Amino acid sequence: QGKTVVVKLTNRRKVELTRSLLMELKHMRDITHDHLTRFEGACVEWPHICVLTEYCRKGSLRDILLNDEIQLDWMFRASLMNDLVKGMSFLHASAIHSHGNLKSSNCVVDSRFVLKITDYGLGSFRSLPSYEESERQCEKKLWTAPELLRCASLSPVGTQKGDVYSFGIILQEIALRKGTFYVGGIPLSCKEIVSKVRNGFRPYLRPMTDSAALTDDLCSLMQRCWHEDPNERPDFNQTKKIIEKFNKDNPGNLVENLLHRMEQYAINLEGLVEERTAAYMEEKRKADDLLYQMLPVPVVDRLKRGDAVPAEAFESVTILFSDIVGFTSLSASSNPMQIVNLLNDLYTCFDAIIDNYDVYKVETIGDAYMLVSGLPVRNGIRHAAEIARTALALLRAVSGFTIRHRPNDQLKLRIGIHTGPCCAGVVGLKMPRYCLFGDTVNTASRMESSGMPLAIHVSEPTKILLERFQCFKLQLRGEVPLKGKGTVTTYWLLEDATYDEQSL
Ligand SMILES: Nc1nc2c(ncn2[C@@H]2O[C@H](COP(=O)(O)OP(=O)(O)OP(=O)(O)O)[C@@H](O)[C@H]2O)c(=O)[nH]1
Ligand SMILES: [Mg+2]
Repeated sequence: QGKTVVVKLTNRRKVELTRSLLMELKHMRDITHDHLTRFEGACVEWPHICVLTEYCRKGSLRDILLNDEIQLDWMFRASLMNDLVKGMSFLHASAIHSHGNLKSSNCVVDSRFVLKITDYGLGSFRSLPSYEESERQCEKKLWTAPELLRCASLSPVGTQKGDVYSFGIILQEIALRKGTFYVGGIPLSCKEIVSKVRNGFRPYLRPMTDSAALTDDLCSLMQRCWHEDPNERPDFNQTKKIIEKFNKDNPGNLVENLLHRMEQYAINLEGLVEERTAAYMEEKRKADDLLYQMLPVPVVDRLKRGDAVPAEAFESVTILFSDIVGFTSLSASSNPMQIVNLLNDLYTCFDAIIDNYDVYKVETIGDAYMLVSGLPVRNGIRHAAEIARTALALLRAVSGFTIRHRPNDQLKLRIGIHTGPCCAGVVGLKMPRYCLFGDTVNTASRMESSGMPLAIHVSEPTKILLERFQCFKLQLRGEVPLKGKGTVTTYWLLEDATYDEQSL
């Protein structure tokens, strides 16, 4: 029928379909009340012995009270108490007579925020009690009245006065929201509480009522409900009148009452949305940070706007390749962890350096490091100088760099630089990368491989640009055969006259 129901299983292996059970099932079927969950059916065949009841969307009263995210104003709490007494008063007047297991987890809240009592009736379906006195078992007995705790063979449906005691315990739960049987910070386990309540020595152990959050009326009602003498406890008809007084400020009209509950719920939602939004923004910031590390900032911004990032041609950029000389033989004589640590130390150091220049790290492949300047944002002819200065800074850093597992060895970096046109764009959808294409990339790489350890090998086009800055000292290397290029004239970059060691 498309109805969602709660299926409550039992540990009983047999339920006898006696005449009295059939009568009880009939009573159960006939119960319709705003504050009692509807009985939907039962199954008596082992191993599926169970009771089916109406499902209430918002969970149990216990869950709601313990959920800090849900705010409940006093009016709302008073209306929950009101629902509870109305349901109990009806149940006690009905053929079911008493509940026997009234507790906050057996009060459920439906999607309109109406409280309904559940797991009532059908004592012969209830799980057989455990006589074990574990903490978990005792937690379930925090609502049980002392005279019932002392009773050896307890009827599963309990007594009416016992239900009133349980109601008193729930009242404190609703009013203080500090859990069940809150004793005001005294460290007592459930087992200790149950044993003290059961032995009934004076002063009787009861939940704390000494709180500014509790009105005198409410305090005295709770205390009467959990009175040691069952005869002193009020019945639900009397209780109903008192609780109705608490609700005198509540809109009596059903629609208004519902609206108030909805409004409370909306306020809760607003709070939740705000909180969740803040958490979401934080996550988004982390994701953005990651993205900005993987792709150039202008590219990320375009991608986020949903714009395409078409491949773009750049007339002139400068590309740097660096490589650790002898890395292969170093790797062969070190363990993988030492190599990872070495590269991590080195690139952390390099990454900190390049932050000072207008350069973009395209990628690192093993021991090779590739940088570019002049894209994705053009910078005139400054790219040559930016890369030259970065190269000098990298060499300086390497001369002071110690290999953790080879403190006496000197790392030898070989750097090659070339300037020329190039294309750049994002390739790949799954792991998008900003890639450079064109002959300039190959030539820059060849400049590196044909260079020398601890030297910066510069091509003619780069040298011509660098000369315009009039501060770089270059030295002719001579004619060098470059694979696929024939013979080219190349230079060593020696220093930057504007570099001031003191200022660093
Ligand atoms: N959301 C929702 N939760 C429910 C409903 N009925 C029961 N529950 C929850 O399901 C969980 C298990 O229920 P039960 O097996 O009855 O356990 P219990 O109520 O803690 O203890 P007993 O009734 O004594 O067996 C409890 O947390 C209930 O609050 C319902 O209609 N809706
Ligand atoms: Mg239950």
